[in-house]
Amino acid sequence: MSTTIVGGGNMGEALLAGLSSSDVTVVEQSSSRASYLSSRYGVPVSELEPAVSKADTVFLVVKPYHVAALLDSIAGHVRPGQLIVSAVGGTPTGSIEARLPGAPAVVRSMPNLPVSVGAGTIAISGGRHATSEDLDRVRAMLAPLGRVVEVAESQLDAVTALSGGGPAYFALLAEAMIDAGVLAGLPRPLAEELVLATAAGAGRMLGSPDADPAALRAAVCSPGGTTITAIHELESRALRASVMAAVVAARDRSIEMGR
Ligand SMILES: NC(=O)C1=CN([C@@H]2O[C@H](COP(=O)(O)OP(=O)(O)OC[C@H]3O[C@@H](n4cnc5c(N)ncnc54)[C@H](O)[C@@H]3O)[C@@H](O)[C@H]2O)C=CC1
Ligand SMILES: O=C(O)[C@@H]1CCC=N1
Repeated sequence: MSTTIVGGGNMGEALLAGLSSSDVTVVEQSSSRASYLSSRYGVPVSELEPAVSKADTVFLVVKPYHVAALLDSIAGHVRPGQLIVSAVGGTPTGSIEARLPGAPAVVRSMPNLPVSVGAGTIAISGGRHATSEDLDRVRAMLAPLGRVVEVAESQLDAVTALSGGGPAYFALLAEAMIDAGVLAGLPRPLAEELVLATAAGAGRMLGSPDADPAALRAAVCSPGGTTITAIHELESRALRASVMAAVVAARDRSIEMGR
């Protein structure tokens, strides 16, 4: 089964890293970026039209404002039996189907960057012409990249806000904690080492099948101790309400981008 990834930016590269053992071709309009991907992953980089014509599966991994022009360019080169898998944020399957001929099998997906290390979270949803066999095919292809969850398309804007963007929120927290360590008097390299190891450790615990974030937090908070003092400070600055407002704003932005 041959796969073509159109768009080799942050997410295209992450998918490529995860899929690199398969038969993958990349299409990337920036020549410097294309050379980097080809030498780093040993994959062929091709022109758009032939790469789309020959592929069994075409991944669309461009920015939302580039997708209409891209679909117009490939409309004459797609064929029945091909699967179109979009990772384009905020772009409904209906607007992809409308720009392609026939009854294209379109699957909308929302991956996140940890797909590059096999620890991604990928939500998928089939368009009007995607069969359950098509969804099974996508699920099997993406399984090595992390957890694959099928959702209703109406849920994908919220999924985008939550797990699509989620790695950035954890990274922001890690950055803030590193600065906090410096503010508390630690040298920056030591603060970085401690925070990154703590993030990896907490991530591993939270990744176990019976993980319970509330129980983990409670287990760290000694009565009258240091951690509950820190959590009181965070809660008095409305950490939870801020996170909720941020995710809802991101969901609304995804909906707005799809209009
Ligand atoms: N970065 C992330 O964590 C995630 C991104 N996404 C989605 O993935 C898509 C891409 O995002 P990024 O990779 O972050 O953006 P990016 O800007 O890093 O990459 C897009 C790439 O597509 C290339 N490109 C644009 N039009 C092209 C065309 N016609 N032919 C070939 N190459 C073309 C650009 O040169 C660029 O390298 C977006 O729609 C985004 O919503 C989805 C989930 C997570
Ligand atoms: O920020 C964005 O629009 C994309 C979608 C999810 C993660 N990155």
